[in-house]
Amino acid sequence: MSNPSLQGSIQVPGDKSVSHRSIIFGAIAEGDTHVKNFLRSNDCLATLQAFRQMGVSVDEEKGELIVHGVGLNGLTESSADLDMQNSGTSTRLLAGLLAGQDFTSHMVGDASLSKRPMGRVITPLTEMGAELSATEGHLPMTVKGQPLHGINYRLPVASAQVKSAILLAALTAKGETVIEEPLPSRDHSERMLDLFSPESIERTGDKIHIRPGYPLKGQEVTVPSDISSAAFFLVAGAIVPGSRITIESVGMNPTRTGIIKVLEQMGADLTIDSIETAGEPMANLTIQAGPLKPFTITEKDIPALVDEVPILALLAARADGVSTISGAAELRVKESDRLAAIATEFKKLGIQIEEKPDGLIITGSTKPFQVADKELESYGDHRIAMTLKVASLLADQAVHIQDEDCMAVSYPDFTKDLNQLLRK
Ligand SMILES: O=C(O)C1=C[C@@H](OP(=O)(O)O)[C@@H](O)[C@H](O)C1
Ligand SMILES: C=C(OP(=O)(O)O)C(=O)O
Repeated sequence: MSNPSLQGSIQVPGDKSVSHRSIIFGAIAEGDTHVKNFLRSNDCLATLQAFRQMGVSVDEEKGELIVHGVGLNGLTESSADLDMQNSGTSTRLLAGLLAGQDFTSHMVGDASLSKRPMGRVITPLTEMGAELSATEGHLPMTVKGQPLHGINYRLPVASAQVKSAILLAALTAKGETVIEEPLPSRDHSERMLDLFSPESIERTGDKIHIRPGYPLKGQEVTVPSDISSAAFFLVAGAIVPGSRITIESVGMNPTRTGIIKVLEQMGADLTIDSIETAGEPMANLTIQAGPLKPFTITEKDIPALVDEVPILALLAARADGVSTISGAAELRVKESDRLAAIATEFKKLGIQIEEKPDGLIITGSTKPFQVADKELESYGDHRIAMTLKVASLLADQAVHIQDEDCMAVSYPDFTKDLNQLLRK
C-alpha cells in the first residue's frame, strides 16, 4: 500500500467540554447566552436535549446557539428520563446541578455509560445533603432534589467532572463550598462561572471557593476548537511521512495542553501561533512530520492529556525508542477500558506494546505496521476509533474498524476531514 501524506489547513469542531458548559451555564443564567462554534456531537446534543426537557428553550440562528436562560431556580421537572447516552460529562455535571433543585430527575445512559463509576460524584454530593440513588454506583440514577449545604472537599482523583459537579451543586447550596484537587484538572467550569457570575467564585492557590446567592448573567461564548480533536491531526501530521498541516483556532487552555508538551519533548516540528482572545486562549498549530524521540508520561502529566492517551500511544509507536505511560489507571473507566483496548488493537497492527495496570510501554519503529489481524475493534469508543483510523494510514494492508460511527460522540465528520487532508 502506498501511504499518502497530509497537507493543508483544517479547523476541527468546537471543544466538547466548553460546549457542554455553555449550555449548562447558559440555562441557569438570567437572560440569553449566545454560543458560537457549539459542538453538535452526540454528547453535547444529549446535554442540550436534557435542558430542553427541563423547560429551557434553545434556538439556532446563523449557526449560533441562543440559550434562553431560566435562572438557577427556573428549571422544571422532566416528565421523561434524561438520556445521557454515552456522555460522562453530561451525567456527572447534571447530577451536581440537579441535586439542589426542588424536583426529582431520572438519568439513564447507554451500555458503556451504565458501566462507568458514579460513586465519585455521589460521595461528595451526599455530603452536601443530596439524595442520589444509583444502581450499585452506576446509572440508572435518581436525583431527588434536596436543600444542600456547602462543604470543604478534597478530590481523591483529579477529575474535572467531579469538581464541576460540586461547583454546580454549590451554587444552589447554603454557605460557601471549598474544593481542592490533588492535581489541576481542566478549569473550564471555573472560567465560565467567573464570566457568568464573578462574585460566585474565587481561586486562592489550589483552592476554589464557591459562594452561592449571586445570579448568573447570560453571556457571549466563543467555543475554541477542541484540542482533543486536534490531537488526532497533530499526531497524523507528525507521523505520516511528508506531511505538513495547520490546525486553526485550537483551544490552548493550559490545563489541556499536555500533548503540546509531549510533542516538544519528542522534538517534533511544531509551530504555535497564538491568537489574541478575551476568553479561552487559542492558537494556530502547524506540524510537520520528522524524527521523534520517545517520551515518558507519569501521573502528574495525565490530567492535561487524559483524553489524548490513545493517540499519544500511536505517536509513541513511531518514535525512536521505548516510551512509557504510567499513572493512567483512570483510562480504564472511560467509554471503554482504553488501556486494554489500545494494547489489544495495537498488537493486531504489529505494534510492540505492553499493558501495565496503570499504563503502557510502547516500543517505536518507523517501518509500516505489519498487520496481523485486519479486523479492528473500536469498543464503541470514539477516541479508540479515531486512533485506529489514523493508525490505518501507516498499515501495510487495509484494515476494517468495527463500529466506526461512534466517532459522532465527539467528532461526527472526522473521516471526511481526514480524507480532505490526504494527498497521494
Ligand atoms: O469535565 C470534562 O469536560 C471532562 C473531564 C475529563 O474526565 P474526568 O473528569 O473523569 O477526568 C475528560 O476525560 C472528559 O472527556 C471531559
Ligand atoms: C472521557 C470522555 O468523555 P466523557 O467522560 O464525557 O464521556 C472523552 O471524551 O474522551
